[in-house]
Amino acid sequence: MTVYNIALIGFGGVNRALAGLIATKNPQWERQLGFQLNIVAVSDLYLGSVISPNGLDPRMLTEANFTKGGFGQLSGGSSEADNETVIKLAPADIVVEATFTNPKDGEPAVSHCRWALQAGKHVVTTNKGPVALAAQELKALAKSRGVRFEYEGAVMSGTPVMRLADKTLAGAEMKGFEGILNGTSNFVLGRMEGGLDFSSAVKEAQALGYAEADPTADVEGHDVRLKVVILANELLGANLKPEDVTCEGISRLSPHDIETAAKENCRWKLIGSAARGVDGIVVGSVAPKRLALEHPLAGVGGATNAVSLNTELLGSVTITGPGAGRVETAYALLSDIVAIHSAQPSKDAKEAA
Ligand SMILES: NC(=O)C1=CN([C@@H]2O[C@H](COP(=O)(O)OP(=O)(O)OC[C@H]3O[C@@H](n4cnc5c(N)ncnc54)[C@H](OP(=O)(O)O)[C@@H]3O)[C@@H](O)[C@H]2O)C=CC1
Ligand SMILES: N[C@@H](CCO)C(=O)O
Repeated sequence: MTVYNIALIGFGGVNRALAGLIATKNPQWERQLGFQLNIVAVSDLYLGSVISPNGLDPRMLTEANFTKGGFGQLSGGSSEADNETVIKLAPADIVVEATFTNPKDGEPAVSHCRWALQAGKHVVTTNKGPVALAAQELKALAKSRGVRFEYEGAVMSGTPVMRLADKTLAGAEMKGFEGILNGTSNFVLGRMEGGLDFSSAVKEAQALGYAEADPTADVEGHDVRLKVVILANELLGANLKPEDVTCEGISRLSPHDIETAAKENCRWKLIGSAARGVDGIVVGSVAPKRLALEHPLAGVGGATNAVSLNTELLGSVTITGPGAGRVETAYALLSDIVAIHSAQPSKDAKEAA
C-alpha cells in the first residue's frame, strides 16, 4: 500500500476540510486511487505547530476544539507556528500550502513552497499568490529537485480547468478565455438581485467559507486578477503580472444598477478575461459586465464559476463548476495528489529498471 505523508501549512477552512476527508475516505482512496494520506505535521498561525512522524489522527484534529496555541498541548507540538521547521524537517512527502493568499508579493506562501521544494518535497497548493507571482521559479525548482508543484485549486476551486486545458484540450490552440472566476462576488451579486444589501451578502459568503481572509480581494476584483494572470500564463503561454491586468470590482454597483439590469432582462457579472491579439500580445482584464440573460455566463449563479475557452480548432468550450467552498477546494488538493501519484513510476517499472 502507498501512504503519502503530508504536512498541512495553514489549518483554516480548506486544510481542515482535507483532514475531514482523510478521516473518512482513506479506505476508499486506497481501493480506488491506490494510496492513503497520513498527516505527519500541521502548522497554523493561530493554533501553533505539531510534528508527529507516526501520524496525527485527522478526526482528533478536526473535532478537538483547539484554542489559540492549542497544538502546544499535543506530543511534538508547539504553541507557535514554526512553518520553516515543519516544512523542512517534518517527514512529509507532500507539503499542502493553504495559508492566506497575499495578492501583493505572495508571501509567506512563496517561501513555504520554496522551502518545501528545496527540501525535495512535492507541493500542492490552493494559494493563488505563489502561482500568480512565482510560478516560473517554483516550477523550475520543482523540476530541478525531481518533485512536483501542483495548483489546480488556485483557479475555480475543485473544477479542473487547468488540467482540462492542458491535457484534454492539448492541440486545440487556445486563443483566449472569459469567465466568472470569483465565487464570492458571484454569490454576492445573486443575493443582491434577491434584495439583500451588499455587506450582508458579503457576510453570508464569509460564513459559507467562500471569501478571502480579506474579502476586499473578492469584491474589488483583485482575486480574479490573480486568476486571469494564472490562466493567461498557463493556457496562453503569456508572462503577465497582476499590474498588467486592468481591474475593477463589483463594489460600485448599486442596488439600482442591479434592479435596472433585471428589468431589462440583463444581469451583472464580474468577468475576467484574456486574449492574444493579432500582434501576439496577451491582454487581460477584470470588470463587471452587464450580460443579456441569453449569454452563456448569465445563468451561472451562487459560488459557481464558469469559463469559456476560445480555441482555434473547437471554437468555444465552456466549463462550469464550483468556484469556492471548503470541501470543493480540498478536492482540488486531492486531485493534485492524484496527479503526483499517477506520475510516480509504477512498482513494475521500478523493478524492471
Ligand atoms: N475557501 C475557498 O473556497 C478557496 C480558497 N482558496 C485559497 O486557499 C487558501 C486557504 O483558504 P481557506 O482555508 O479558505 O482560508 P482560511 O483563512 O480559512 O485559512 C487559512 C489559514 O491559514 C492560517 N495562516 C495564515 N497565515 C499563516 C502563516 N503565515 N502560517 C501558518 N498559517 C497561516 C490562518 O490563520 P489565521 O486565521 O490565524 O490567520 C488560517 O487558519 C487561501 O490562499 C485561499 O485564497 C482557493 C480556492 C478556494
Ligand atoms: N475567495 C475566492 C476563493 C476561490 O479562489 C472566491 O470566492 O472565488
